[in-house]
Amino acid sequence: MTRTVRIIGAPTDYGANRRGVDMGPSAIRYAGLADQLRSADTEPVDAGDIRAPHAEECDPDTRSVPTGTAQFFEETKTVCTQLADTVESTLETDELPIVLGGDHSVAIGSVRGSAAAGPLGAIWFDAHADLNTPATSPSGNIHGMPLAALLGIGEFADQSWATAPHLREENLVLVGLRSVDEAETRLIEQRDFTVFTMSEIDSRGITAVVEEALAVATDGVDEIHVSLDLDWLDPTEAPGVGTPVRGGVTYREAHSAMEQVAATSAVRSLDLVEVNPTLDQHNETAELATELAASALGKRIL
Ligand SMILES: NC(=[NH2+])NCCC[C@H](N)C(=O)O
Ligand SMILES: [Mn+2]
Ligand SMILES: [Mn+2]
Repeated sequence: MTRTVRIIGAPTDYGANRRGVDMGPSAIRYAGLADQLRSADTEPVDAGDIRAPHAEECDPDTRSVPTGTAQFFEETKTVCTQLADTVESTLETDELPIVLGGDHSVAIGSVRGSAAAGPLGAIWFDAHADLNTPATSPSGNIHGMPLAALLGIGEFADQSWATAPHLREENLVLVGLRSVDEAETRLIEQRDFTVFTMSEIDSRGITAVVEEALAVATDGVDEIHVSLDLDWLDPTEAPGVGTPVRGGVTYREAHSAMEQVAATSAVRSLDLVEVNPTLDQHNETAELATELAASALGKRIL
């Protein structure tokens, strides 16, 4: 049976410190996402974009956290609540939601909405750990906090709009890290999720690492969320991102990982985030995002 995939744009950029990632959903659509999804034997339906304010029309200091800095906290709460509802109702009709960011703060909404459908594992392909809280964040940008939010860490403990109780921490895996802040390092040591850095990919190879990551993510749960931050790839392959970090995975490693993801048939929902067309070259990062989405949903070379 052909799976219906619902494309949901979440055009935010207030979660990052560089403007322009709100144009990601358009760039990914123009790059041919629908055609790529058809070539993966799925039937795309485009739900358009959810409403998100521009950073310029908001007061960056609005926040309702007791300590620390989380810029555009109220806007994040409003947008992620709406996105979580959209993702949840998409799953109720048995469609697979693909959320187009936007900055990575949108994953608070997509994962929460996805986890509403029942126990969920997750794989976070990213250069960053996205585990900061308002008190530990060096930047105050919420795109560096979505995993802390979803797990209810620190100041997020009493923010029920942000937490995802059915996201199982023991089935959460971060892959490809190479830029980790001090407080994030401590959390990685203390908490129950699993982390694979780029060093592990260097020594063991992408296939072995992703195989183990998927085994952990699917151990005891039927389905996973895949969050693909395009800065996971090396900036030479994906220049159109706001927080590039050298030393990422190659084009072929990324495809290979997504093909392994598809082979599990366990994907409940997917994010494609952090594509910033104002920093891109000829939309190549958006095109890459469409190709990787197709691979993650089953497109094969032969
Ligand atoms: N989703 C991302 N690109 N996150 C980048 C986060 C960078 C840094 N760790 C911060 O918290 O500000
Ligand atoms: Mn990142
Ligand atoms: Mn990220």
